[in-house]
Parts: sequence; structure tokens; C-alpha cells
Amino acid sequence: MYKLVLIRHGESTWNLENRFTGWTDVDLTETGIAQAKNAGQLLTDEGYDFDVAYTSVLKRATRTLWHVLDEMDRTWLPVVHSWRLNERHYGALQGLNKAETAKKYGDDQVLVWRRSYDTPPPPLAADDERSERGDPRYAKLPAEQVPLTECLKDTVARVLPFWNESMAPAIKAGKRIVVAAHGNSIRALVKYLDNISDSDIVGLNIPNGIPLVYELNADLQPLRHYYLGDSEAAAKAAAAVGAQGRA
Ligand SMILES: O=C(O)[C@@H](CO)OP(=O)(O)O
Repeated sequence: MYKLVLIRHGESTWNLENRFTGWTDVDLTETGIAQAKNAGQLLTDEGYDFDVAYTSVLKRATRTLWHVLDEMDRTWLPVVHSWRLNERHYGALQGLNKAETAKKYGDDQVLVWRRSYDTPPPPLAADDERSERGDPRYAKLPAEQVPLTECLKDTVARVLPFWNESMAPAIKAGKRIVVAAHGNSIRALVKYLDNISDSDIVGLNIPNGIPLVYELNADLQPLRHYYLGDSEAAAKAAAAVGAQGRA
């Protein structure tokens, strides 16, 4: 049996301000730092240890990982960064307040933009100053691979090659891995692992900074999954994430 640990980053400044974030590179708040440290402490208390860590190229996930590894006295572990673990790109919604957007367009429309499997939010214009095209961290990608918007289906399509080519082989080689990523890149992975339908994935929300453990069989099929620590608190925090897009 293998174990895979997924952690959504701690609270970010734009989580606090309730703004659509996507690929915008905002930092953690003090609460977010405390959540990340707490996740590291929980993992230590429960006897977890890792051989390799994975994260995105965004600082809220990277710094979450740093705090987790620091708490575990594992700052020396190899860390693999990939843009493929980035948050789902939020297109022209990046920067807007979620509740205000729901006031303007309605809760149902915002739910579609936030959680539907295959309807992307309106795209950014390529020359919009918010576009990440031209950002040095994506310099090796062809410009058209730097998204202007994404639905979850698009995110699944770019997370899965990384799972298949890097993470899954590492797990099968016996490496214990921890992944610090984002609400929707984790939803993409969970949808694939648990084979969740396009309609059921709408109801899945991932809370900040709580380790989500997947137990996998030899073929990397999930046997069970659970949040470490207080499961009621995790369920409440996930429901609160769901409510962020209401007017
Ligand atoms: O804004 C975002 O990028 C994500 C995660 O914070 O939000 P949501 O939960 O609305 O998909």
C-alpha cells in the first residue's frame, strides 16, 4: 500500500480578500503560515516522512511546502516544481471579488465559473497586463501553452501528464511523496484518482492547509482517503470554501 499526501496551500492574501486568484502569484497571510506549520506538525505527530516533495511555481504553494518541511525538519528534501501543479487559470476573473461577482452575475453563474467541469471563465486578452505570458518562469513554454483561462477539464489535461510521467513513477519506485498545490489542481488530481463524474466534481471543495491522505494499491488505485486531524473541522472548512462564491 502506498500513501500520497496532498496539501492545498494555507490561506493567501487573496483568499482573505475573497478574490479570484488563479495564476496570480499572491503570498500567504499570517493565518496561512500558521496553517502550513500546523500541517507539518500534524504530519510529524502522525509519523509521516517523505522522500520527495512536489509543488507548483506559485509562492503560496511553495511557501506552504517550505513551512511544512521546516516543521518536519526536512528542509533538505528534494523539491520538484512544476507549472502543471499551478492553480486553474481564472481568466478575466483574476483579481475580482467573488461575492461581488456573484452579486453582478448571480450565484449560479459564479458556481459554473468556479466549479463546472468544462465551462471556462471568460478569457484574459493576451495583451492584458494580468496575463502571465512573458513571465520568466514560463519562458520555456510556447506562449499558447500559458493559458488565458481554464476550466477544470483543461487543468486535468495539464496535471495528468505530470502525474503519469513524474509523480506516479516516483510512488511506484517506493518514494514517499508530499504535494503542496492548489484547490483546483488538487480537485483535478482527485477527480482522476477517484474517477469522480463531471457533475459530482462540482460539489468538491478543498480546504486550506489540511493534509489529505490517499492510500493507494499497487496499481495506484485509491483504497481510501481522509484528512489528517479534526475531520469535522476539515469538512466545515471545505463547506466554507464552497460558500465563497455566493453574493
Ligand atoms: O481563486 C482561486 O484561484 C481558487 C482558489 O483560491 O478559488 P476557487 O475556490 O473559487 O476556485
